[in-house]
Amino acid sequence: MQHTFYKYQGTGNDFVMIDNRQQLFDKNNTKHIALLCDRRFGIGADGLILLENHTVLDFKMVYYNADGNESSMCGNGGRCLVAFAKQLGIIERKCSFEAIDGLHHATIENGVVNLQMQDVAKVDRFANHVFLDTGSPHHVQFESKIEDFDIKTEGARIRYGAPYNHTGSNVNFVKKLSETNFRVRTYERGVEDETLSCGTGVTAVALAMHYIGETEENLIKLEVQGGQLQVRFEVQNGGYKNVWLIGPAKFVFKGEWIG
Ligand SMILES: N[C@@H](CCC[C@H](N)C(=O)O)C(=O)O
Repeated sequence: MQHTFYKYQGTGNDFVMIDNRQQLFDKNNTKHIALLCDRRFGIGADGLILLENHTVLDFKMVYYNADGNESSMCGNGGRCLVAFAKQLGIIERKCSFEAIDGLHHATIENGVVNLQMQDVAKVDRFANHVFLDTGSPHHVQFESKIEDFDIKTEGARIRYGAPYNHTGSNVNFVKKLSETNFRVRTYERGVEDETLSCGTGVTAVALAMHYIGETEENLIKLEVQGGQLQVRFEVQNGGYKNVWLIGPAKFVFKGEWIG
């Protein structure tokens, strides 16, 4: 049987997208999902996303990491899914969808997707890092030598170490460039390597930098390996609301696999 897939990327965070409105995709075959994401034996991607029907909203997002396991929210994947829904003719310029972390609103114009992320009620500040959940768990710490830093080795050490252990956390290394601009490199759980961009990661960095007083701005530019993203937000009772992740989402190619 032939199956159609679409490949998308958002600032270099890349995804296999599948229209699963007919429920034909085998969601429990972890090895098969990992194979489709494999860069040598498969299509190659940081994750795989299913677009499914929703009873009241425009669609539903189901996200798997490259290791084949369903995981928590993917911000760049959500942005790409909005572009995919537009390509499929499901939406035009505005939409609402459900993901594992709840309801999301989004707009798309000229290939740029504005995606509303969950409110963040709690930010934990430690001596050398900040931890918060922006739909996915994120450890944020400064790294002055960010360009030469071994993200994979150090990211894995933190991700697998205490207090995260088996459950893990994504790990973001940050360098402040100015009051409004921060450089970010992210080690992603479930990819178990550095990715070129992480949407929930840059959201976490923007909020963390505001929380610890590194910036008083509420529109932050994040420079990642694959381009630039923006995050804007409002402060609410020591937490954050109206959090938006903004950036490009691009269709790369379409293909078929036999299975
Ligand atoms: N690339 C994503 C994050 C995907 C989830 C993450 N790997 C996890 O399992 O926590 C993003 O853009 O947010």
